[in-house]
Amino acid sequence: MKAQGSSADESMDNLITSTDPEHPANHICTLCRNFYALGWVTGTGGGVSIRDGPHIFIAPSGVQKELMQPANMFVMDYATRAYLRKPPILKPSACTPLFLAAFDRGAGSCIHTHSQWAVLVTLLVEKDAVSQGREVSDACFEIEQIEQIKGIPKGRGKDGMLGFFDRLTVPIIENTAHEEDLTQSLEAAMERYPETYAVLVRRHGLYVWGANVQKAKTQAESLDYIFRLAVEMRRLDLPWIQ
Ligand SMILES: CSC[C@@H](O)[C@@H](O)C(=O)COP(=O)(O)O
Ligand SMILES: [Zn+2]
Repeated sequence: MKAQGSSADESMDNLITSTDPEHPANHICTLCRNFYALGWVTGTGGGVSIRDGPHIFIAPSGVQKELMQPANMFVMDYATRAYLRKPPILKPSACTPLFLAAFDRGAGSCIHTHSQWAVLVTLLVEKDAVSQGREVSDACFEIEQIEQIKGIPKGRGKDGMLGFFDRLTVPIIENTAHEEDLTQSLEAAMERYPETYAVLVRRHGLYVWGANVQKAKTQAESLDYIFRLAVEMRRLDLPWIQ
């Protein structure tokens, strides 16, 4: 993707210019390249946002996320929600209000994946709810006694990680025609499940967040591992709950 964002926003290019690979503008590009290889951000879907003190770094909407350059990044002032830097032509990610919902709850980064494992898990939970006559909209993904559960924190406001014998619960919300319309139900799930750091979107993907980008990333990895395992377990007729 061609780097844009010089002329009109040149004065704010200092916000996205750094030789530090961990600078959010550089880091988002590297993460999205890696996430593309995992099938998390294919076909322009998915993304990642990072909060750095007063600033939120946001990718553009509808672009090939694996080809983004730091100059393509939007920078928002978190306190006022005003854009300090807007690359020309591009629009900010439609996921922005969902990322902000995570930042409003103390997150330092939020990742959105379109992983097929996440989507398949929501389809299996939907199938279970329908076959058992339960409300699909109330269903959660639940699993226990899998070592990788220990890669998921106990919950917001709690120290430490889940244990091997703890049950991992990930709420699932309904998909909507437009990404931004998910905001209300994502926030409702965050309130209903105050301990969760992740919400699945039925037939769509996953939102996962953490205190910083490293925590958001390792949780995304742990969850994707667990979702993939869960799909394979179902194929082998193995139960998720002991
Ligand atoms: C394949 S289009 C997917 C989008 O509608 C949306 O679900 C998404 O995840 C990315 O939105 P975007 O505005 O491009 O950042
Ligand atoms: Zn999406």
